[in-house]
Amino acid sequence: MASEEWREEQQYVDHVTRRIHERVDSLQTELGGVKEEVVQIRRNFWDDVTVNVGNVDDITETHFAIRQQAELLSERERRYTNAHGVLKTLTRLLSSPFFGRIDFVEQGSKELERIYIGIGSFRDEETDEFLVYDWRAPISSLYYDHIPGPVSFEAPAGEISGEMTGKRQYVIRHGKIEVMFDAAVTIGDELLMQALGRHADAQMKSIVATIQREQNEIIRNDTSSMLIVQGAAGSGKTSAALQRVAYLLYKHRGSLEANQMVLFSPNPMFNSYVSTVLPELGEENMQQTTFQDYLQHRLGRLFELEDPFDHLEYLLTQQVTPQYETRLEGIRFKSTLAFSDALRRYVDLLLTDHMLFKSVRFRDKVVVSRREIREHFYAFEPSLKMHLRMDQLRKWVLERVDACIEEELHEPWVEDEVELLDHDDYQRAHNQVSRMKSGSDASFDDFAKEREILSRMVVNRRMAKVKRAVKRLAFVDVKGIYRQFFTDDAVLANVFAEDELPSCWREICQQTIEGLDERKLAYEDATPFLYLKELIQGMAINTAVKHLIIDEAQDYSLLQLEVLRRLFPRSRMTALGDLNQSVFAHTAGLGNAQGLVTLYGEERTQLVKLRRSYRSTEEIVRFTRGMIAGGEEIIPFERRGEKPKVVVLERPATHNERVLEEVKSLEESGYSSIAVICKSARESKLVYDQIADALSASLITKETATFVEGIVIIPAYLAKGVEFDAVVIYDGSDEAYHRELERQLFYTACTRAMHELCIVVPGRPSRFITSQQADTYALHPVN
Ligand SMILES: Nc1ncnc2c1ncn2[C@@H]1O[C@H](COP(=O)(O)OP(=O)(O)OP(=O)(O)O)[C@@H](O)[C@H]1O
Repeated sequence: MASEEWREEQQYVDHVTRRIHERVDSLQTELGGVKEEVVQIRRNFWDDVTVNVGNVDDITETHFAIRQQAELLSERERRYTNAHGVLKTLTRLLSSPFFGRIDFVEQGSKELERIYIGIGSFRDEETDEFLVYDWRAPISSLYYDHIPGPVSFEAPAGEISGEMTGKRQYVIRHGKIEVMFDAAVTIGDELLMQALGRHADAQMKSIVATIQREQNEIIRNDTSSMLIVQGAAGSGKTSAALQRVAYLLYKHRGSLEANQMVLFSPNPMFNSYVSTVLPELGEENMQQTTFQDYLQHRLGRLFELEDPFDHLEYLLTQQVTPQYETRLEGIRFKSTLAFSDALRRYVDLLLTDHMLFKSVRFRDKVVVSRREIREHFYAFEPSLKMHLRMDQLRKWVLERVDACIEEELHEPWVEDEVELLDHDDYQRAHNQVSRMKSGSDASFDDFAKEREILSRMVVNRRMAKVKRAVKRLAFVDVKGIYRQFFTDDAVLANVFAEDELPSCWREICQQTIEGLDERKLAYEDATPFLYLKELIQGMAINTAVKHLIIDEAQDYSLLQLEVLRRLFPRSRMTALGDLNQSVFAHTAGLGNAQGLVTLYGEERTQLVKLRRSYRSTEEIVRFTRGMIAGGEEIIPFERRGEKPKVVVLERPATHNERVLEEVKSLEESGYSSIAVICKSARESKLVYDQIADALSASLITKETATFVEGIVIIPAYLAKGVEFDAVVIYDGSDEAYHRELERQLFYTACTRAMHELCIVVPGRPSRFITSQQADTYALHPVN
């Protein structure tokens, strides 16, 4: 590019940074002033308020004075927080004020506008001109979506058309332009090439400067209640989702806050991996959780819950026996719509029969027996819905508990416990009696009254737990009801059509019951159980959350997505997934397009597909896409590298040595983030014990909370969603990966590599390697 132009652009950068500096200085002064004011108001809060509680007027006046003072304080605090946020963005802009520019002439105007685009807006207060536009501003979409020529974009006031006469991209560091070029395509491949050629990091990076057009569609979609993104491995689903959160926070600022958005991620380590993207963009982080956390929160007190990782570990490491086959069939069946429909029919059936309750007990006494509760339940008007019955039942049982409190007051055990109360309790009772006397002229025996108050104190305290349990409807025997679903033939005949049941249904029932009787809940039972529980007892809903982002959505069944939809009824959902990375393709909700649409309805659902894969080199993508059906649709990004290496060992005894050698050679090539990916946690631990010392590697387990840099040994299912410079597959033999459910796991493991992939094979290579064209990898037989 002509040096004159370069100089001109650098001058603009200097101009903008100078202005930003000035603004930062004045903001800092202002901030100091506001901070001082806040401190003063807090310190003098009570001095500036005249507290007077002499009569009603005084109290009202005092109340208003306090309120006024509190409002003043919170206004200053708000100002401080806002200014602080602006300061943070400006500080970020200082080093790199913008990354893109478009030249735009609006239709009907002759004036050419230069629109510079950065991670935040910056306006010159003197001229009132925007020196930099936020990447999320309506006009900035031109940068991502169009090439120079006639263009239009959606502004709040309607569509604006015009001509884009130029488009430029920059890399600016520490206020100096390092790279600059005019881009003819949507986002120049050069910049993307630079971004993708970098080394892996312990934290995910924002892609703001190189967002691709199809990703922009996801980011700016603000019309669908359910946005489903199906994308190839490394196509930028997670990246786009995080940018989308930042976009929505910007577009709806004032009405949407970061804590009203929740990210459901595959594991806690992933949470830490993505946690810096939003702050990097100047936004607060959203809430992050896992589905398992939610299950634990809801069901943890009832059962010992199997988590999805132990669940996978079982499936990947157990011998294939008839019992194993039954479990697999159970997992499949329990995630079908036929199964959840049957649960709903079951709840309808419960309105007329089969309901189970537990007696409410206090000490060794039955307060309300389960027979009585049952009779009361079935005495309701038959048309009364389940949740209304539950409301009334709760009220009735609570009345019975209250009546029991009255009866207990005079029991000898109460007397004994009153003796053990402490001084404060006696004092409280005494004060209460004094107040009663001063407010009326009633005369009563102080001592007897005090004893009554103290007795009530004792019984109420002991009864509080019972009351809490009644309030949460703990007297409904949901466990028994779920168990009955698998034991009662009369129920079975009512809820399933004959041909719906799998042939090994009896065995599935047997397995389920055995688990339940040991107070264990298998992962495949957790969501159906929760669903049933909520159909009966009502749902603990959250209306504050407005957006759910479900990452790795291929690992959710339709029922899990349905539970989330019900749990957050005011929320929209963005589900991101890749069916090819699902360990149970047959349970994945994403695989059931028809079912998915029923969640929010067709009009409110949109499906976007991402076919281009950015993470890995062209060679790795060409190799990995051969492992899966429909892989030819995946388009690699043209970043070249070495062909994946398949090292076949004739003498398996040298296995660990070879793995060590491969990792060391990758290290010598300059890669710092290297993963040895194993099939299971069990294998990872074994490998760790054998080779970690020689590599100073870390072991990643399901408990690992933060993404670790350097060399890691990790089970494939925990590597979901993350990436490494180089990957060594510990054992790529056919023995390790041959079943269909292992195909996706193998594919997931191999697609974690950005620059290099090496598969070590003791024995015969996995059929998922040999089934593809041999020219996509380099074979290294070692004897
Ligand atoms: N537009 C882009 N500009 C720069 N880098 C990008 C872009 N899109 C994706 N990437 C990079 O590609 C890699 C993969 O992205 P990401 O993890 O978001 O993909 P994904 O679809 O969620 O992957 P997977 O399903 O395999 O976990 C990341 O390193 C990301 O930074």
